[in-house]
Amino acid sequence: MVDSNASSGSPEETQNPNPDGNEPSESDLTLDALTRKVQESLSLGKKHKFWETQPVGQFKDVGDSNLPEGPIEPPTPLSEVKQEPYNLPNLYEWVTCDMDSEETCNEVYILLTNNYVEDDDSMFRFNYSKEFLRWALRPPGYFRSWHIGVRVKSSKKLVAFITGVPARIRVRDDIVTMAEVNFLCVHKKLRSKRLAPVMIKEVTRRVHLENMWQAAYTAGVVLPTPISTCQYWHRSLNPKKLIDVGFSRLGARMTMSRTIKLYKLPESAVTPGFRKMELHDVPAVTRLLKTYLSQFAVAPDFDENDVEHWLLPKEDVVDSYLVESPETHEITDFSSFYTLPSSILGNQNYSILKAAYSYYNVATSTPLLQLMNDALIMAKQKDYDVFNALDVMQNESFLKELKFGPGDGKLHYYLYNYRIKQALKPSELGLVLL
Ligand SMILES: CCCCCCCCCCCCCC(=O)SCCNC(=O)CCNC(=O)[C@H](O)C(C)(C)COP(=O)(O)OP(=O)(O)OC[C@H]1O[C@@H](n2cnc3c(N)ncnc32)[C@H](O)[C@@H]1OP(=O)(O)O
Repeated sequence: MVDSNASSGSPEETQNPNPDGNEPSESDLTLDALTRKVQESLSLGKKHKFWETQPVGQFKDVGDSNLPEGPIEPPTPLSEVKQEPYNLPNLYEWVTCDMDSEETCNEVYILLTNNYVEDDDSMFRFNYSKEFLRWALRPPGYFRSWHIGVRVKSSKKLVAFITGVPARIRVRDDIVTMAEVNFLCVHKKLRSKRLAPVMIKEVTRRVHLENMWQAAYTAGVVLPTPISTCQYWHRSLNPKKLIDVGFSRLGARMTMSRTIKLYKLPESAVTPGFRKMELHDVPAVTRLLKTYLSQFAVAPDFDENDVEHWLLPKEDVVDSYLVESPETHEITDFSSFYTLPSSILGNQNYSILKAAYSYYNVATSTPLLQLMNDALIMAKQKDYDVFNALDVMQNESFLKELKFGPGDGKLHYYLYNYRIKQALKPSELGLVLL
């Protein structure tokens, strides 16, 4: 059974719905697992030799209300930013990965497919597609120099990777240009050799060279110090497969046919005017999102270019739908999800779990519950096996009712060089990282 603390929100973190009634029930494992982790990190005095040296909230400062919100360190003059890359062990060399190159993109894809985030039981591993990686890594204003690889000098084999992309993130009233750091990966054979801190320092250096001094990232592991801790919820679309591959369990007193019936959805969306987003919708969607995201403590500051990049539908990468009022033609509601399959490890019958991840949703006229149900219907229509959502934004309001079940892993959100006085509730977060 799946039980883990994978990163970046894998479905792999799940203990899926437990439908012994009509509603999935809360998993106790969740709290236990979290308590264990926090104890490991705090009470048992786990040292973070690297993170203790970084400008991030430190555990010892938690609850210290004298420390101000905002940047922890001021920017250094650009002339003082180290000009040369950090030293790597002698056998390895830095490379900048050109994601436009089919060959490089393929190498990155293979490294991640074989070595990226897994659940604790090694049943599932994220399988980001090449198209997804290109999308995730080339938003407006991206820097190729922030797509960093490590190769073995002799063979040129790619063995580690880390990336940043620029983003404007609003933290309360401040809009901060930051790096969103993601896809940190070290080949399984090179683990625990302190390569990750060097990679993080190198991406930091390259971000500094662009005169940016803050970053946002998520991880399944507890590090100093989360600004918020969220939970993944999972909505079965193909319960039989999910049970067959060990993603979820048949609930007590449930038969397979009752379970299939429980998760059945209508064939097509029910909201009048519900349709796929198109290019000409970008201005209206941007307005809708701007207004909606302004209520959260931390959220992206999207302009039209960002919306076109991040939210215009791209097959098997990102899906976006909206509601256009049949009478006024006004765009009143919006819903989106991205596609992140996982490899199913060591199963005779299945090799891929097709998962949709809730992205940004705005409901102003249609009830959010109905809008999300239509999103589930679209995902089912497109043959996804599961629909995942974090408890961020207003998601809590529909999760239980739409038969999502809580996963048993957590996703921690972090800011680098930006202090938040008090941890945020997931519902105060308006940010979804990939
Ligand atoms: C201004 C700009 C700033 C830009 C930078 C902002 C910060 C960005 C931060 C990165 C955001 C990434 C967001 C994502 O991509 S989250 C996804 C992370 N990737 C995976 O989980 C894939 C599978 N795992 C691996 O590839 C390796 O286990 C990794 C590479 C994760 C660690 O390699 P390894 O297992 O061989 O360990 P080590 O001996 O080299 O190093 C051990 C040190 O590394 C710290 N560690 C372990 N995992 C993480 C983690 N997920 N975030 C940050 N730090 C992490 C750990 O606490 C310890 O430090 P300390 O506890 O002793 O202090």
